[in-house]
Amino acid sequence: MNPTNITSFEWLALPAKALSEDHHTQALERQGQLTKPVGALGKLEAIAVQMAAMQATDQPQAERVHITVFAADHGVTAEGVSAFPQIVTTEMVKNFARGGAAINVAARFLGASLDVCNLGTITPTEHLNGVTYQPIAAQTANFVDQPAMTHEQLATALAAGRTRIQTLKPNTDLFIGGEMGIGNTTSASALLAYLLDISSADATGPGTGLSADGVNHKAAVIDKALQFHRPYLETPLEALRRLGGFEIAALCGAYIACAQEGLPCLVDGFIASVAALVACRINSNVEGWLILSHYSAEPAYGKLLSAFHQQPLLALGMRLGEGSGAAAAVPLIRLACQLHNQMATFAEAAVSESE
Ligand SMILES: Cc1cc2ncn([C@H]3O[C@H](COP(=O)(O)O)[C@@H](O)[C@H]3O)c2cc1C
Ligand SMILES: O=C(O)c1cccnc1
Repeated sequence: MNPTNITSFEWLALPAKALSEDHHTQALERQGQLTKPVGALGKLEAIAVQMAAMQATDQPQAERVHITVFAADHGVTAEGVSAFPQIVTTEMVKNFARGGAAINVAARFLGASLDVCNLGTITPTEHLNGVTYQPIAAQTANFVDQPAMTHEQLATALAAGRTRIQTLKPNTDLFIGGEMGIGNTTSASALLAYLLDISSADATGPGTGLSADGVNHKAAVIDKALQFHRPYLETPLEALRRLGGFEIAALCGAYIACAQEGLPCLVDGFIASVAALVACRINSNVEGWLILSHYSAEPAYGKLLSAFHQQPLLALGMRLGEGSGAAAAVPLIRLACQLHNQMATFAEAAVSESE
């Protein structure tokens, strides 16, 4: 196997890096020695312990955060499945370049680095500040009655995510993947219906804000697509090729690469979490490197969550994407790490322990 051959799928099967059991044990012990009743910091304790195990350190941190937003257009928008026109994908890529989107503000607030990877939008976006333009095609094919991507396009999109991770500064503490692509909740819901074997209706929601009729139409479109593809949906990878999007595949590749490279990764809302579920189905050890950030308001998020072995950190009713919900969780992770690193132990502070 040649792990550098980016047009192949073989790298997906390379093992995830093992979490450090020693640092996990040490971090748990330290949590028991800090000047608080054991468990009193609740989930903040678990986050710090998990970060210590992932970073193989006794001083976990989440100061150096990198955010990549993967953008791409979707042929399925021709079916009228979004409340917004397809051109908004390109317009938002320009907005990212100007620094005016929610994720730009969040990145500045966090002191995080941010870049955008445009994998194919109907209008080219060369020469935009902070945007890499690597078009695979102008958009995916309309997956109602044909595969969204060719095998080669899928391999290229997955590799784009992996390459982004491999070219990050080695001192990155935490990675966030965002997505932008009008119509991509339709892809995500179709993938979810297949992965969890639930009805299209149960997997579908309003996305950017469809009416009840709009949601019914969207579910019918997904149903039609699933009827067409079902005989061929033998693996999660084939489902990703047939129903996914370039940005969803790139996120999936990025998550698998984070696990292989040993980089902690904070997963955003509905679309990103579907990409993460595909990654976990391809390689089950990936989940140990992922932290779910927030409970998306997209109605099928609860069902999606049942496929993971963790709960998201926040529930803010967010439903934006771009990586914005993950960004909102970064201060909590920073706090969890600093409490772990800086609190005094009972011995240091001469505080009596429980009897
Ligand atoms: C202005 C604007 C900014 C966004 N930023 C993220 N999304 C989000 O909405 C899209 C998915 O919803 P649907 O499947 O209903 O089209 C994705 O681009 C997602 O990132 C946005 C949507 C809009 C309209
Ligand atoms: O949770 C998300 O990622 C989401 C939900 C609706 C629309 N866009 C993004």
